[in-house]
Formats: sequence, structure tokens, C-alpha cells
Amino acid sequence: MVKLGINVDHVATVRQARMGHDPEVVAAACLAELGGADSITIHLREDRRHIQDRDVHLIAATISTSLNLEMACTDEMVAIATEVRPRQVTLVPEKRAELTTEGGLDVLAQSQELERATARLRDAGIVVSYFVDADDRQIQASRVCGAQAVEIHTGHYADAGSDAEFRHELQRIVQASALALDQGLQLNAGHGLNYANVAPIAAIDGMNELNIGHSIVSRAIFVGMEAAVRQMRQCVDRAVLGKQRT
Ligand SMILES: CC(=O)[C@@H](O)[C@H](O)COP(=O)(O)O
Ligand SMILES: NCC(=O)COP(=O)(O)O
Repeated sequence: MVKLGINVDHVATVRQARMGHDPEVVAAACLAELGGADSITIHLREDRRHIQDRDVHLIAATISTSLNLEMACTDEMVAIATEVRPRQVTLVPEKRAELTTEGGLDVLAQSQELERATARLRDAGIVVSYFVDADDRQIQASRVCGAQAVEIHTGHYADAGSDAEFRHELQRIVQASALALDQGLQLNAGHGLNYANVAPIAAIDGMNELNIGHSIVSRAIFVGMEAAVRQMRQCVDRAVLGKQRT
């Protein structure tokens, strides 16, 4: 089955709105696991706009599944990762001014620092995934730099404004997924996925893990974290089982 990574960043966004203690991100992570999460994803941004360093250490020490730490490719973040030792690190691009991640890594332009950071993380026993656009050259470069997985950016697919654009973006992701598998990379996907658009991505052959956060936290405000995760789990499993029946 496709693994479900639950990103709890935006539970921290609510907490940071008042710079207080509530809602507790660690509790959200545990409830997500009760709802069927296979892993917990958190993005420790350089500007600490939501997830804080204490969240990383507490979640790593508390969850019973596994941690996927999203981070920029910097010495500071590599040092934190090699101390915390999550199961996986997903290297993502960051821009101060961005509202959220706007695209994938430019692996071709940053190959030297990515290769160096990837070697340090792998030496620490951490699986390294690159967050990349559905772009053949970036995927091929990811393997060359030592990535063991790629997470294909589904943001443009999620933001499609017409049926034609939706189909075009889905086809790009399907083709990029096949290339990633051909390159021997583990295939993950994420960004902007929700209860309405997740099924075609979950049904892609060889899909290993979907990382989903904002849409689940949004629903959790009304139904609770455990139920919101359980409902997404059902959407993903139904898509995979439905494909197997065809
Ligand atoms: C890389 C990605 O798509 C998200 O996991 C990332 O966390 C988005 O950044 P924000 O969580 O700050 O929106
Ligand atoms: N890498 C994608 C992720 O972790 C969550 O992205 P989103 O669902 O919050 O857009």
C-alpha cells in the first residue's frame, strides 16, 4: 500500500500565531499516528515560521512510526539532522518571501552542495530524498548526487485551473514517476494534495509515500486530527485498491 506521511507544520502555524504552547504539535503527531499515518513529516524552516527546534527533538523522541524531516540544504540543518537522526531527510528549496514551497530543488545548479550534504546524511544512516519538480533532468541529477528517493512536487497539479491543465500536470507526474523508478529511486510525492485530488497520484504505479499536511490540518479543525487522517487514509487506500481491480 502507499505510505501516508502526515505533515504537521500547520498545527505549529496556529501555535505560532500567538507564540504560545497550544496547539501542541507533538500531540497532533501522535493523533495522526492513531489515524493511520505511516510517518510524520515536519519542515524545520530556516526562518522557524512554524516548526521549532524543540518540536523536532520532541517529535523524534515521541512518535512510534518514523520521522521525515524536511529542510534546506545548509550546514545548520545537516548538523541538526545528523544529531536527531530521522529515518529520512527530504531536502527542499526555501525562499524567505515564499508563502509556501513554490517548486522543487534546482539539483543541476546546486549539485556540489547537495552531493556533499547527501553524503554526510547517508553516512549518518539517514535516507535522503530530494523534493523535485516533475522534470527528467532534475530527477536524473538527483540520482547522480546520491539521493535514494525523490518527492515529486504536486503543487502545479493541485493548482491546475482547468481540466486540460489538470490532465497535463498529471501526465507530467506520471512520466516523471516512471523515470524515477527506472533510475532506481524510491518514488514519493507531495504538496497541495487533498481529499479531492489525491486519488490519481496515489494510483501511480510504484508510488511509495505521499506527504500531505495543509488539507488534513484544515479538515482536522472541524473533525479532529485522528478522523482527518483516517479519512485521507481511506481516500488513498481506495484509490490503490480501485486500481488493482482494473
Ligand atoms: C516541501 C513541501 O511541499 C511542504 O512539505 C513544505 O513543508 C511546504 O512548506 P510549508 O509547510 O512552510 O508550507
Ligand atoms: N512535502 C509535502 C508536504 O509535506 C505537505 O505539503 P502540503 O500538503 O502541506 O501542501
